[in-house]
Amino acid sequence: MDRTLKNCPAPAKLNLFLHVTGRRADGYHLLQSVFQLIDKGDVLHFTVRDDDVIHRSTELTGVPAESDLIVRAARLLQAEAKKQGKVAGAEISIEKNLPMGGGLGGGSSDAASTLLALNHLWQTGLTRSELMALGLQLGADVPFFLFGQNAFAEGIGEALVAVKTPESWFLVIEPGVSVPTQQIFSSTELTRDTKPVKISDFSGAQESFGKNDLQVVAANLFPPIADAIKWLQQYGDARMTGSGACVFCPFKEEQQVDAVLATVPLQWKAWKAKAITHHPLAYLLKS
Ligand SMILES: C[C@@](CO)(OP(=O)(O)O)[C@H](O)COP(=O)(O)OP(=O)(O)OC[C@H]1O[C@@H](n2ccc(N)nc2=O)[C@H](O)[C@@H]1O
Ligand SMILES: Nc1ncnc2c1ncn2[C@@H]1O[C@H](COP(=O)(O)OP(=O)(O)O)[C@@H](O)[C@H]1O
Repeated sequence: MDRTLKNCPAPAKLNLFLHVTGRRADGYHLLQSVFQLIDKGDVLHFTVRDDDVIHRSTELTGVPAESDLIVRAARLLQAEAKKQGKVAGAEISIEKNLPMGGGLGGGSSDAASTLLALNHLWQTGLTRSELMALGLQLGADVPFFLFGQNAFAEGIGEALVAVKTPESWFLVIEPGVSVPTQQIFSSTELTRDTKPVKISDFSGAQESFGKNDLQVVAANLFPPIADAIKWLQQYGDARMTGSGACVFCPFKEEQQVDAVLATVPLQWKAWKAKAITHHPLAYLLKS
């Protein structure tokens, strides 16, 4: 039985497009989006404890341990372990690389990797769909990271179908602001009536598809986002991911990204990432 899992990746996602098609009675929005995994993310380390303490050994500025999605994910799974009569505790450390409130799904991905890693270490044996149901209690983005591959998402983001996406490289700009997702969804400026599309519309598109309905709202509220989009649009179809703040542009070749990366104004942090097809921890659920 493994007692440690070191260097667990928690990859980021990009929303290749994001349409808001309606609103549920509880205020959550109905979306259509394609979620793309990329080879950049946070890294988590887990060690099983002999007691039932869940301890986060890394400080995360602005995120107290009890509200950290990692700790909350561990507690949800711990409750399942307890039902099985198990003593489940863990020491967890984090290398936080993704910006918070960046639209890259960092916190959600951390939570998903925690569920995958601890389900393995504690031998709780939950299936993928059971973990996805637990994850949805933490956030609308979490089920996607447990799904394990690029997906066309509907509902509030939890109804997922695997989809093939182009083999792209991305240039990502961090505009230096943190966007509260709830503020964007609750804006009176947000349009909520984009006409629903079919998966085949996306799969059949030769060029960039759709738009991000949250972009206009976020860019108006946070001018650095508008500036980054405007700059990156010189090179292609630049758009915002999720509720922002990060902005990305796809390229076919790595050399093209490198050339543009070298010219990004110094005011922004920018990096390249490659599209990946599967979640790097997906193997933990195969056996
Ligand atoms: C916008 C997206 C697109 O992938 O990503 P991010 O920008 O957060 O990465 C997601 O829908 C965000 O998912 P997630 O960040 O997990 O959201 P949650 O914690 O569940 O919700 C935060 C707040 O956003 C609003 N919300 C979220 C999802 C949704 N489909 N409709 C909503 O209205 C709700 O007001 C909620 O209070
Ligand atoms: N492990 C975590 N990593 C990042 N943010 C977290 C984490 N746990 C809780 N949060 C909270 O979730 C918010 C959204 O973070 P994040 O998931 O990184 O952004 P986004 O939803 O825009 O992709 C943060 O501002 C922070 O308050």
